[in-house]
Amino acid sequence: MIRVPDEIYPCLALDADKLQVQGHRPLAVVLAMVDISSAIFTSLLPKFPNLPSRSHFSCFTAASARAVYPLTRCSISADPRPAETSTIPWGCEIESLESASVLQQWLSGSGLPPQKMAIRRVDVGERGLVALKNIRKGEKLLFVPPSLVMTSDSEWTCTQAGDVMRRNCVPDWPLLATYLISEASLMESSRWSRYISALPRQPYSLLYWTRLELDMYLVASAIRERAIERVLDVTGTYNDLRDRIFSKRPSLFPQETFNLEAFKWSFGILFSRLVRLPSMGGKVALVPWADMLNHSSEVETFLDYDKSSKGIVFTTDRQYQPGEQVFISYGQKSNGELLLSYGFVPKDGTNPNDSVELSLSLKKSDKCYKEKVEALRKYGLSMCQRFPLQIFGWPIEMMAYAYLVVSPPEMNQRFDEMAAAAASKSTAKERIKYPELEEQTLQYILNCCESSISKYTKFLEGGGPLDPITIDVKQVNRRLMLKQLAVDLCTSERRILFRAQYILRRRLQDIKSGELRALSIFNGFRKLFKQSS
Ligand SMILES: C[S@@+](CC[C@H](N)C(=O)[O-])C[C@H]1O[C@@H](n2cnc3c(N)ncnc32)[C@H](O)[C@@H]1O
Repeated sequence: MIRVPDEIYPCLALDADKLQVQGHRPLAVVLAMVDISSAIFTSLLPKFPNLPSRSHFSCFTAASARAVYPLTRCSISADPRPAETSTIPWGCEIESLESASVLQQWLSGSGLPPQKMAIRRVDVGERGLVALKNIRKGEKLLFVPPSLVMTSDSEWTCTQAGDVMRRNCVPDWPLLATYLISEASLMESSRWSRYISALPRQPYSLLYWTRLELDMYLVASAIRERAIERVLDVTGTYNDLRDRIFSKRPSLFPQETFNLEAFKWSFGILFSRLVRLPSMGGKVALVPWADMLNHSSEVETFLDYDKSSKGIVFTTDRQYQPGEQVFISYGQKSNGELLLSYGFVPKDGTNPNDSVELSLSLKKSDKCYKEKVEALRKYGLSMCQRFPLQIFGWPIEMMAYAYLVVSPPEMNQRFDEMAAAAASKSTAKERIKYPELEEQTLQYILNCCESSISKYTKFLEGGGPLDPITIDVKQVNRRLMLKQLAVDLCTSERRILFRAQYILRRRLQDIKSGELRALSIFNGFRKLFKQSS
């Protein structure tokens, strides 16, 4: 059964979107949107505003239309530390096969049926699941029983800690993050010890980039800001849990174990491995074994609970030969989102869901600045918005926002409908269009694209911030790796901007040549009338 790919790892999709909302809010609040338990948890934390609904792409069909993103302004002090070195005492090096084979043995002895795949070192994704036999297209694989799945309902080895967390109605994500740390700290006494030992000690994700590294390498990309927000959200969530729960029960939640470093790890694991299971009512879960599958943008299949076999499965959408790595989809994510949550960037041009965020903003010098801001606010938008551009086109919301930016004072009666359309809250059946503004609007979007392109070009041509000098070999290697990821991301994002630039220039040329044609016809008529009179 193949489902809408957004529903694989969709918590990550949801989360990624929710982390966009203005200002810093603890992740606990963010995640509260994901579950029912949020309603209770909101008594603990401020309410989280609703997001605008999904957008539609205008000129070309786009598979993964996404919400319009309000720009956020974060203030976070620059972190001068050179690189993150994890002090987490559990987990393994990401490429460790030894702990993976212990995991496999434990799972087999705990109810995982015989498998057609095994964990191997792979070219894409360090460790992955590789076919041992021929696998047919349409075949169901895995069958991980619910008893081997970690959810918010899982029993705590330290039952008292679990009771305290549940009494405080902590939502699923922070609850699972705390659960993971609690079980990890109990080492061999936890039933999950084999699983936790096979989890990476330092999951790949932007959570582990320092502020300095984000500023140096992602200066051109909007993903930098999302990574900063995410770090702030994780920190905020940890601080909330510490102040409201851990500090009151230090014997159950000692600071040496339940600290920010541990939460960064556990959230890093959740961001890169948690799945939502649609057939289990959207429950979020860590699924050992299944979470050894790597992502490919070329497949569309994802994990779900299968009622007939009573296990977590996925259905292949292609055949595999023995020795081939088997992939699933983590959802229709852009390269930036994949880097943000999973720490990798697919090869340029291979991700059909790739997109880049373009910022549009009202000019303070606009004669109608106040009225326009008011109209935008009415629909939950701000004077600065980010919109996703895809290789196939851009959302109609972006066009509506740009109409508003360029519209003159005499069009003030239209500001409301433009803002509504920009927030996808238009009641009009037809898409709004203002032919008199078309040229100016396209020119404005083109200018935004070109200014964004120049930032990418500056970074890619070595004109970005300079790396501080270091002679530490580990540090040099880390920088090389991060820089390569950033170069890959920026190359793919700039490619989409180049495409948009090309389309916009063509359209503007067409408009101009249309105008010229109309003018010459008009002149022709004028001459004719002059001759005949
Ligand atoms: C759900 S885990 C998959 C198992 C993981 N490879 C492991 O060894 O534990 C997700 C992580 O796998 C890696 N990964 C998944 N798909 C990848 C891909 N297409 N390219 C590179 N790395 C990938 C990333 O490190 C990501 O954070």
